Amino acid sequence: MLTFIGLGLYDEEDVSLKGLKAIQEADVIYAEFYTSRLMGSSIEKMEGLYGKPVKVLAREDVEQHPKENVLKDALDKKVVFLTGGDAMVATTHIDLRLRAKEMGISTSIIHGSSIASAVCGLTGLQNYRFGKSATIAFPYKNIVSEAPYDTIKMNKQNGLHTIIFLDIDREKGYMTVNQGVELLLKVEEKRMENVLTDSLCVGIARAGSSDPCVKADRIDRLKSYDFGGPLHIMVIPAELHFLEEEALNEFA
Ligand SMILES: C[S@@+](CC[C@H](N)C(=O)[O-])C[C@H]1O[C@@H](n2cnc3c(N)ncnc32)[C@H](O)[C@@H]1O
Repeated sequence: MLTFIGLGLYDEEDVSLKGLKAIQEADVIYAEFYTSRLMGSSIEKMEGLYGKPVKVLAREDVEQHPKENVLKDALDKKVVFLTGGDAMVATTHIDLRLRAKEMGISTSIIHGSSIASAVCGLTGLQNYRFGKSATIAFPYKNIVSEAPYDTIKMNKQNGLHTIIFLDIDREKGYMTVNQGVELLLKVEEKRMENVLTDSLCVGIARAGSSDPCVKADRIDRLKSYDFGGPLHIMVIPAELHFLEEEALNEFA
């Protein structure tokens, strides 16, 4: 049996009571922290709360060799698979669930609070006004991806906001809003399509902690704004509804 459990946004206490109970009753606990991280916690703190060891998996363990770990154990044991946020939001873990189903393993999901909904709460931007999301990755061999820029352009044309996830990399660390803005403006400079000129941008840091930072301003001004520690995320809003405008004025 395999249960996907979302751990929520910031520390080990963000998991639901249902999630905690399932973890404590599990035979084996796996976790991955390459899609998201609980910045206010550590493996030691989690193990302290659960009273059991946690096996942390790398991306390749989950995506390429799950039959050697999670799926093998789930054939005859109670296995939980832990992920930051909600296990199925902006991850590819549905693939693992499908593979489990194929092997006759029963699966379920215990949901966690997600950055996708926290962004709406913290900014006042309405969830039904978001279009396709984008991810800004660290440049590979100095090549800056233009895909997020195209997504923002398409969403703006349709009057939709764009949520932009920022890369987490084993070597380069956690991308900041400042780095994300800089990369987007590089694409704007090259393409000269005025998608971002004078555009509003909202940066959010440490959602779920006791000191989240939410700042809205013209995109070029956010290049040097100090958001503090990770994780960071950003939104390029489309034209605002008056309530959204009021919320951003009051809270960002
Ligand atoms: C690929 S998404 C995974 C989302 C996760 N499954 C969830 O439901 O929250 C991870 C990205 O979302 C953003 N993020 C996640 N948690 C965050 C937090 N607490 N505060 C700010 N940004 C966060 C970061 O940009 C991070 O790289």
